[in-house]
Amino acid sequence: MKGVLLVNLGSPDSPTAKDVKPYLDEFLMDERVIDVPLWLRNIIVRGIILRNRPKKSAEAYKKIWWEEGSPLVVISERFTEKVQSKTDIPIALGMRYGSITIKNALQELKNKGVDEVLLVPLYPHYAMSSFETVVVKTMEEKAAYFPDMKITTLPAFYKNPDYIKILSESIQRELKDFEYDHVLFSYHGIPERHIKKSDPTKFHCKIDGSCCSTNSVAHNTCYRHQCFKMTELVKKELALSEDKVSLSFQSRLPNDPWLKPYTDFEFERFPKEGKKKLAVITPAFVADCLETLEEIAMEGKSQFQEAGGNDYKHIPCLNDSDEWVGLMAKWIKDWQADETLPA
Ligand SMILES: C=CC1=C(C)c2cc3[nH]c(cc4nc(cc5[nH]c(cc1n2)c(C)c5CCC(=O)O)C(CCC(=O)O)=C4C)c(C)c3C=C
Ligand SMILES: [Fe+2]
Ligand SMILES: [Fe+2]
Repeated sequence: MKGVLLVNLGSPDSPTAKDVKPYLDEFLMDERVIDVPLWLRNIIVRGIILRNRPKKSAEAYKKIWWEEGSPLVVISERFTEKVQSKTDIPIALGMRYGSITIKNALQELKNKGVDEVLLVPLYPHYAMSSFETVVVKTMEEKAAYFPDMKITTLPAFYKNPDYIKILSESIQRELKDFEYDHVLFSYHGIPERHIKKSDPTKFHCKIDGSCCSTNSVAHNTCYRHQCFKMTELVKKELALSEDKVSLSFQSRLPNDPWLKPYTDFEFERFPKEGKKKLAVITPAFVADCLETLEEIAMEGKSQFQEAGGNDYKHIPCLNDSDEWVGLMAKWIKDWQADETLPA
C-alpha cells in the first residue's frame, strides 16, 4: 500500500535553554549543516556556539511560542491533518531534528500497511542543509529499520506552476490592502561554500552576476538559482515592476561568507533610498517559524523602522491554507494514480 511522509525541520520541545540545547546540538552537528570535519564541528558547535546560543535562541522562541507549541510544528501538524482529510492513503509527519522523528513516522506508516512511500521534504528549494539532509536521513532510517520499503522523493517545487500560482495569489491577497514602495523576497541564507559543494559540474556555480541565470544542470541543486527563479516567476505572475522587487538572504552564522545580499543590511539600506513602505515575503518556508515570526516580523520591523522606514508588513507563509493543502493533495493523488511527480 502507498503512503506519504511529510518532513519539515523541527523545533525544540519547549522555548527553554534546556530543550533548545539538544535540538541545536542535533541540528548543527549535522554534517550537511556545519559541513566541516567532525573534530572541528565539535569545537565550533559544542565548544563555541552551544555555550551561549541556547539561552539567546530560547528567548527568541519564547516571543513566538503558541499555547499549543512551536508554530512550525503546530502548523505542520494542522497541514498534515488537513491533507489526510483530502486523501485516502496514510499520511505521516516527521521532523529532521527534535522529538517528532522520521523513524517514528515511517513506523506509523508501516503499522498501517504502507510499503511504498512518497517522501515530501517540506522545502520549495534544494539545499544540502534542508532538502538533501531530509532525504539522506530518511534513506538511512529505511536502510536500518525498513529495508523493504520503497521510497520516492517529491522534487523541489520552487518553479512548479501550480505552486507559483497559489503563492502569488496569497501574496496578492496580502498586498491588496497594503500600500508599498518595495517588496522584499527574503530567503533563508546558506554559506556560499554550500552552493559550490552542491554543484555536480564543479565549475558552473561561481556566485557571480550571471551563473544563476545561465542554463545548467547545476541548477537542479543550486539553491541560489532556485531562489532567483522563484522570485522571477512570482514577479511575473503578479506583474510587479522590476524596480519594486528584490531578493535577499536572512539568518546567517558568523565567520563564513553567506549568500548575499543580507536581509538585515537591506532593512538598513531601503529607507535611505526612499523605500519607506516595505512588504516582506519569506518563500523559503512553507510554514511560519522562528525565522519568519521573530527574525522578520518582529526584529526586521524594528531594524527597518529604526533605520527610518515607516510601514512594514510581513506576509505569512502558505501554512495550512486551503490552497496549499489542496495542491499537496493533488500531487499525492497524481503519484498514487500513476507515479506522476510535479515538475
Ligand atoms: C529553508 C530552509 C532552511 C535552510 C536552507 C537552513 C539552513 C541553515 N540553518 C542554519 C541554522 C539555524 N537555522 C535555524 C532555524 C531554522 N532554519 C530553518 C530552515 C532552514 N535552515 C527553519 C524553518 C528554522 C526555524 C525552526 C523553528 O523551530 O521555528 C536555527 C535555530 C534558531 C536559532 O538559534 O537561530 C539555526 C541555528 C544553518 C547553519 C544553515 C545552513 C548551513
Ligand atoms: Fe536554518
Ligand atoms: Fe548558480
